[in-house]
Amino acid sequence: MQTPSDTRDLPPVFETLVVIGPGLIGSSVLRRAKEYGGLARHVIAVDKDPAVCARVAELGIADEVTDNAAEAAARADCVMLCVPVGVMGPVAAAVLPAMKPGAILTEVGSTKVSVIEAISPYLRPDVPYVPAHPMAGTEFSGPDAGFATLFENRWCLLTPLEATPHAAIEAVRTLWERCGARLRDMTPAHHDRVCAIVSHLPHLLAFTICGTADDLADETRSEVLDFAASGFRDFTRIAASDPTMWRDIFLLNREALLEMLARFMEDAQAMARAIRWGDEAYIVDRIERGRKIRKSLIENQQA
Ligand SMILES: NC(=O)C1=CN([C@@H]2O[C@H](COP(=O)(O)OP(=O)(O)OC[C@H]3O[C@@H](n4cnc5c(N)ncnc54)[C@H](O)[C@@H]3O)[C@@H](O)[C@H]2O)C=CC1
Ligand SMILES: O=C(O)C(=O)Cc1ccc(O)cc1
Repeated sequence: MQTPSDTRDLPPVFETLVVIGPGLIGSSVLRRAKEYGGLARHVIAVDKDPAVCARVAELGIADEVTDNAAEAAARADCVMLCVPVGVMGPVAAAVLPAMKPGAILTEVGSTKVSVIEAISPYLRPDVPYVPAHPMAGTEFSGPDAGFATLFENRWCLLTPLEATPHAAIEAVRTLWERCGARLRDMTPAHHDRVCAIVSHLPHLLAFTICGTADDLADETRSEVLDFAASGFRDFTRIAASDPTMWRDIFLLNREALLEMLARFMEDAQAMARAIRWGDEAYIVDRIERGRKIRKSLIENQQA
């Protein structure tokens, strides 16, 4: 495995990379390209928001910044969509007709089945599409939130389609490897179920518990604010995430998320029952499972 500094001397994966939506994820890719090299010789950032364009130009993390997605896409060897999942379809529709034959379309959306469905009507046989999802992020958004090491040692999940040419998949795989990520291929449906349990449900629970605590304001508001222990603080970090992004994720991974939520509610009910009837063994067993999961997660991250 290459160390981050190795990539500067390697021939770039792409001549021209266009990043559409240089927020947390997009600007982290831009920073990686600039600070570590090996991704692209020329990098163009595109955003519909003039304030984002101005900030990206000020930060100096792209060679060019524009609000004209089609014009930038026409010069790209790879277009990476880093916009909220709810607008992946319309943005793909705007850039695909302009792209050069053989150029690659990729995206970083947190849901896969619905994003692939939204993009598919606009696909061209001569423009390979490689869906990807870096499993890395924070509760912050926008171009100031990104950093070059965001993807270091984190998973990036690829969900290629049957028709996706091998060379295009390998180019996108290499790009993410050079961002420091570990790669895994899976089907879009499997991706959505995995992410529903490890990412989308935890966010749903965090938003909900903060709301529940806030609804109890009369009784507990001072305690929430003054005495919040680290467990509650951990929930508030996740609950600080971007509303547009998470609305889109919840609605576009509806089926898998509702299935995981139903399973969670059954398990929470079982815990409630154990507490009601004083079933010590059940309670201890559940807590021990949690501790084991935490231990193996930490060990895997260190591996
Ligand atoms: N935030 C996270 O932790 C992670 C997010 N993702 C996915 O990455 C994508 C981007 O997320 P973030 O970087 O967090 O979002 P962000 O909010 O930081 O950045 C999104 C950018 O897209 C721009 N944008 C929105 N609509 C646009 C359009 N029609 N044309 C051009 N630009 C447009 C916005 O102005 C903004 O600058 C989402 O699909 C999200 O699901 C994937 C992994 C982690
Ligand atoms: O900040 C956190 O805890 C996250 O879980 C970040 C995150 C958000 C969305 C994704 O699709 C992947 C990672």
